Amino acid sequence: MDAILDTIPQLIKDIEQLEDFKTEKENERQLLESQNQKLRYRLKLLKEAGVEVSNEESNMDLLNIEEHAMINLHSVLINLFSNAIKTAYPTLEDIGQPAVSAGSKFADYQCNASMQICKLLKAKGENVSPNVVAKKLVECLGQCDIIEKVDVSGQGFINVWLSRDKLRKILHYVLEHKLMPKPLSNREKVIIDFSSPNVAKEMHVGHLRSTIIGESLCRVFEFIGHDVLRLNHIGDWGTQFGMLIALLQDKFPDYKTVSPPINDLQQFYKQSKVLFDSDLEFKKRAYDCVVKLQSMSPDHVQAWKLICDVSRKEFQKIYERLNVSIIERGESFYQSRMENVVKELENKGFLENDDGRKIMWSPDSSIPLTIVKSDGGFTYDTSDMAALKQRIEEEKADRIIYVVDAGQSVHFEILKKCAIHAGILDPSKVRMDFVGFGVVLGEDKKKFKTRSGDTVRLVSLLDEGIKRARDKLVEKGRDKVLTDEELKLAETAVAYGCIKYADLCHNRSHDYVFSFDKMLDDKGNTAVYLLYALTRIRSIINNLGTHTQDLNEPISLDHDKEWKLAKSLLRFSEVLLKITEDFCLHHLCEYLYDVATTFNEFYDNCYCIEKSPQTGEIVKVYTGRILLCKVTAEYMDTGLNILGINTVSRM
Ligand SMILES: NC(=[NH2+])NCCC[C@H](N)C(=O)O
Repeated sequence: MDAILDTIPQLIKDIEQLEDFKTEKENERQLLESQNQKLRYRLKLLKEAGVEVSNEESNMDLLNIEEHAMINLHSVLINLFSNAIKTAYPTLEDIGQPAVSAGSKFADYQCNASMQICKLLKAKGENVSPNVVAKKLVECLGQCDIIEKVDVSGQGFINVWLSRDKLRKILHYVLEHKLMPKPLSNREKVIIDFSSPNVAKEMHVGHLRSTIIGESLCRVFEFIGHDVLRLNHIGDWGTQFGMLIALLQDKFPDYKTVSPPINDLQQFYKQSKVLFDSDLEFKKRAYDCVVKLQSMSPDHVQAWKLICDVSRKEFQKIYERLNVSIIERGESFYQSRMENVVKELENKGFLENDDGRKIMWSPDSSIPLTIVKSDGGFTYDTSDMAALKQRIEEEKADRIIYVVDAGQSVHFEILKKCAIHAGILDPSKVRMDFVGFGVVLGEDKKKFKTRSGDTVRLVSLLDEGIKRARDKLVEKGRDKVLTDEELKLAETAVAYGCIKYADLCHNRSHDYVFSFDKMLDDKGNTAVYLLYALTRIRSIINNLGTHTQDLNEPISLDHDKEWKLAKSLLRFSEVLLKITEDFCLHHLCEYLYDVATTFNEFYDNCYCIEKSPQTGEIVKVYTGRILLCKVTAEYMDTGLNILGINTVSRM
C-alpha cells in the first residue's frame, strides 16, 4: 500500500508534465493554425490581386508569382505589406490599404505605412519609432519572387527593389502571348449607359463627351474580360413627340407612303414648339397624339418611327466615324415597364400626391422624383426607374454605370436613393455608379458655341478636325512621303484620336477647353505625340529587315533606362484596375504619356542597332533592346486601342 502511495507524487508529476506537454503542443498547434490562417489570408489577397501562387502547399517560404500578362505589381506589394502588418501587429485595428507608391528616387517601390502605424501605436500608449516599426514589418514580409531586396531608411521608409529577372520573365510572357488577360473567374455583367442623345435635337458636345468616355470605359471592362452591355438611352419618348407627330401629319399628310423630307429635324422641332405654344387647337391635337402613340396606334407609331429614323441616321454617322458601337434602347422601350413600375410603387405606398403629380421621396433626399405628371404622363424619372429595374431584374446586371454630364448628378443620386428605398436596388448585390463629366468650353473659356452662338454641330466639328489634321501633316511634309492611302489613314487617326484624347486626358469631372491647336500639338501630351512615338518604335523594328531577331533572347534590362522603361510598362494593370474603380481615363493617358517619354529616354541612351558610318548598313543588332521596343509597342498599341484611338504603321 505504502509503495503505491509512494508513487503518487511521481504520478502527479508525470501528469503535470503531460499537461505541460499538452499545453505546449496546444500552443504550438495554435501558433501553426494562426500562421496557417495568415498564409491562407495572404494567399486569398494574392488571388484577389489576380496573382496565381504556384507552390501554395509545398514551400511557403518563397511566394512564386506566376508570370502572366496582367500581373499587378502594386497590388501584390500592397497585399504583402498588409499581411506583414497583420502579422507584426495583430492587435492593431485594420489600417486599410498600406501606402505603397512607385518610382521614388531611392527604390522601385516604397512603403510608408510605418508612420501611420506609429501613430496608432502611440494612441495605445506604445512609443516606438517608425524605423523600428519598418524593421519589424520587413521581418514579417516573407519572401516573394518579385522582390529582389528590401531595406529601411532612417526615417522608416521601406524601400523595395524588384527582381529584374522576374520582370524580364513577365515581359517575355507578354511578348509571347500578347497583352491579353486570362479569362476572369469573377466575370461580371456590366451595363454602361452612355452617349444617349435626344431625338429631334442636335447631338451636342456634351453627348460627344459621354460617347467618348463611355466607349473607352466599355473597352476597359471588355478588355479585362467582363460582359459589357453598351446601352444608348436615347430620349425618344415623351410629350414632345405629340407635337412632332401632329406637325408631321399637317405638313406631310402622305407620310405613310412617301418619306418626308425632314432632314432638318431641329427646325421641325422648333416649328412644332411655336405652334404648340401659340395654337390651342394644335396643342390639343398634340396631346391627343401622345395618348394615341402611348397606346400604340399604328399610324402614330409609324409617324414616330419616321421621326426617330431621321435622328438615328444622324447619330449613326457620328458613331461610325468615331468607331463607337452601342445598342439603341431608348426611353420608348420602357413604356409598358413604366406602367408596371408606377403600379408597383403605388401599391407599395411610395407615391404621394402633390398638386396632382405623383411624387416619391426617399428618407434622406431633399427633392423627390416625379413619377407621374399631373396630366398623367411619365417623366425622365419614371423611365430611369423602369430602366434600372429592367437592368437589374431582366439583364441581371452586376454593375450599372451612367456616363452623363455632371449637371445630372442630383437626378441620379435621388434615383439611386429612391430605388434602394423601394427595394428595387440592393447596393450589396448591384453596384450603381454615376460617371459625371464637366462642360466643354471654347477657347474664350465660355461654353463651347459657334460664332453665331448656336450649338456646334458634331459633324462639322469632326470635319474641321479632319481638315486641321491634314494641314498639320502637310505642314510637316508628310504628304510627300506617304501614299494617298497612308495619308488618309494618318489624317483620320490623328483627327479623331486628338479629339478623343483631348477629352480623356483631363480629369473627367473638370471642364475643359476645346482647342484644335492644342490637341494637334506634337510636343505636348497629345494623341499626335503618342501616335508619333508608336510609329517610331514600329519603324525601329521594321527597319531591321532581314536582321529580325530571335524572340528567345533575354529582354535587356541592365541599363538604368531599360529598367525604368520596364517598370513604367508594368504599371498597366494597376492603371486599368484603378479605372474600374474611379472611371477616370486620364490615368491611362498619363500612363501612355509616361511610357512614351520613358521610351524616348531609353532610345536616346541605349543603342538598339549600330550602323556602319560608311555604308549605313546595320552592323550590330542589340536584340534584347529590340525586344524591349517590341513589348513597348504592344503596351502602347493596347492602351491606345482602349482609348478608342486608331494607330497607324506610318504617319
Ligand atoms: N439613363 C439616362 N438617363 N441616361 C442619360 C440620358 C441623357 C439624356 N438623354 C440627355 O441628353 O441629357
